[in-house]
Amino acid sequence: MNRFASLAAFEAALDDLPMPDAAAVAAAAARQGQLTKPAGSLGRLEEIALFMAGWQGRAVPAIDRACAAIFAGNHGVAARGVSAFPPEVTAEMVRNFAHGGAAINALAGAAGLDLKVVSLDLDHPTADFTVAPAMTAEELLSALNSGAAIVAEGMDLLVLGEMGIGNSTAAAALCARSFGGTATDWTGPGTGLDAEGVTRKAAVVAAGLAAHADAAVTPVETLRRLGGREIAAIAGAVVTARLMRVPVLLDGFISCAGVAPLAAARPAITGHCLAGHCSAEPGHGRLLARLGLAPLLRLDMRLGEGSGAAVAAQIVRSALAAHAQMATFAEAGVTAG
Ligand SMILES: Cc1cc2ncn([C@H]3O[C@H](COP(=O)(O)O)[C@@H](O)[C@H]3O)c2cc1C
Ligand SMILES: O=C(O)c1cccnc1
Repeated sequence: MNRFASLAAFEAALDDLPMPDAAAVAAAAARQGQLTKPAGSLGRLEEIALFMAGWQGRAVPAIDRACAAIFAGNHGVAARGVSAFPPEVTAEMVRNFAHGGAAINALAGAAGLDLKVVSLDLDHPTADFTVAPAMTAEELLSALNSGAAIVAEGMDLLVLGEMGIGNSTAAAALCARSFGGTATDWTGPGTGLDAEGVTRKAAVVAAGLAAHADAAVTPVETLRRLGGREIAAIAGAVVTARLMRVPVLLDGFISCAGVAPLAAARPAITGHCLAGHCSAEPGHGRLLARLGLAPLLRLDMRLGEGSGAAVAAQIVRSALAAHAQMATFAEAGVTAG
């Protein structure tokens, strides 16, 4: 069953976003105030506990069912030499995910996340967005629904990631279209282009922006024209998670770029999202600022695959462990300040 019957239904969902459970947040805040530590001394761990309480709707949130969903797609624009790697690496890495050999296999395992890899029509790359919209309306709707389908009732945390050679080019175009600025502002080395390569890539991004300059700037049109299947799936998963009150951990520049067209129209969409980390890709810091998200980690990672978010999931687990397991002043017989 498709969650979104039409692209209009997807956009309409953005107009009616659920908010966190205020009573659960208040109860969690009251508990934080009684735990045996100076008020505020666990810093952002305390904020994370309240955030999780609000979206899980309980004073003592927990992570029993956590999933990392990695979406894979291929990009027509990759034929323009915008990546340091060839497009066949997307499918090769999907095989590597299946055999357990990728970074995300190790990092999801370390963080106690179930890993789901979703390949989206890898044999049919999107159209090159410098000459045509990347996707038809049907292709976009299908990708959005593929993202929606991985969100399950009762998930305690959802980590989102992507794999798709060339997708940092699509991400740069989505950011510029959504938030303004030049192609150069949003374009970086991706898998490892040299300075000359980044200049060529920025020219491709600029050509894409010019080709679609007259189109309406709506979440759906921006994703359809400049996005990719895996990026749209992330957008579909983020909106569905919100409807089901599942908290989301976003990864790097590319997975956050999937949210950019939504946030440009409805800034509140990031309310149930945490930014796992700030990637070394230069546009990511600027993008996080536009999304209103402060990253949990800065580890100079620039991989994608959900890898930074998977590491950050361990921080979320730590926040919830302290929140749930610490004694109160009364329980421990410690004098409150
Ligand atoms: C072996 C390998 C594994 C990866 N895992 C994630 N990416 C990352 O690199 C790609 C984006 O960079 P660009 O736009 O420069 O192609 C995406 O697939 C992203 O997930 C990888 C890239 C490679 C080569
Ligand atoms: O920030 C990311 O997610 C990223 C950066 C470079 C290449 N792939 C992914």
